[in-house]
Amino acid sequence: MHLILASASPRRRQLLTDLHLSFTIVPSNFVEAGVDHLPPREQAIALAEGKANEVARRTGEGLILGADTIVVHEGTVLGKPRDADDAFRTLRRLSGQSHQVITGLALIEVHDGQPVATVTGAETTMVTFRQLDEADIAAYVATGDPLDKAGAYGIQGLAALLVERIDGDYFNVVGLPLVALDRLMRRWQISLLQQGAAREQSQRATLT
Ligand SMILES: Cc1cn([C@H]2C[C@H](O)[C@@H](COP(=O)(O)OP(=O)(O)OP(=O)(O)O)O2)c(=O)[nH]c1=O
Repeated sequence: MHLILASASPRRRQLLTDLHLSFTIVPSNFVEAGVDHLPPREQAIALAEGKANEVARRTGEGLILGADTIVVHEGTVLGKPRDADDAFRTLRRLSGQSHQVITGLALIEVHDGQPVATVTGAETTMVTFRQLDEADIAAYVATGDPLDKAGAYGIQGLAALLVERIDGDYFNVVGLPLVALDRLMRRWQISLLQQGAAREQSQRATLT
């Protein structure tokens, strides 16, 4: 079954590429709204499902993957910052504190243009920031890196220097929990490890 990533996130694309998986990217036009009444984990799942659903409606065949990453501090969901000032405030709030990063996942199988099976899940990682001084926050915000990221940071870049400790799946923080995804794939008897390994071998064979 062909995998379709319903995401414009370059991080998610890179993670699947690094696993040597074959997939197509179809960014979702889903408008992220109307989930504030739900608990954080349910918000992340509902948004992931909304993204996958929107792509499913315009797909004939395939397995569609939607994902949504949120940052939660003391029960408050911190999405992407509105602007640089908002990013600065978010990072000052997270300084010296622990927060949760939750990524919701949704997989929808489409056959003959109809959704025939859906599975959802979510992964949580605890991240602890060191005490940040305002000059460091200002320097990081000035790079522009926080602006398209939940919680106003990207652990895979300069913000690695903000993180003192993590408890859980690192890839979940980057935007795609790979072990949790592999577990959801079992619904279709798919092992991502075996698929990636087979494709890696055939790619190597065509090179030699
Ligand atoms: C906390 C954190 C988030 N992020 C990113 C992952 C997500 O791309 C983004 C959260 O926004 P999302 O709404 O989850 O995803 P997106 O808008 O980038 O892409 P799409 O909706 O098309 O799938 O924040 C990092 O890259 N590194 C981090 O350390």
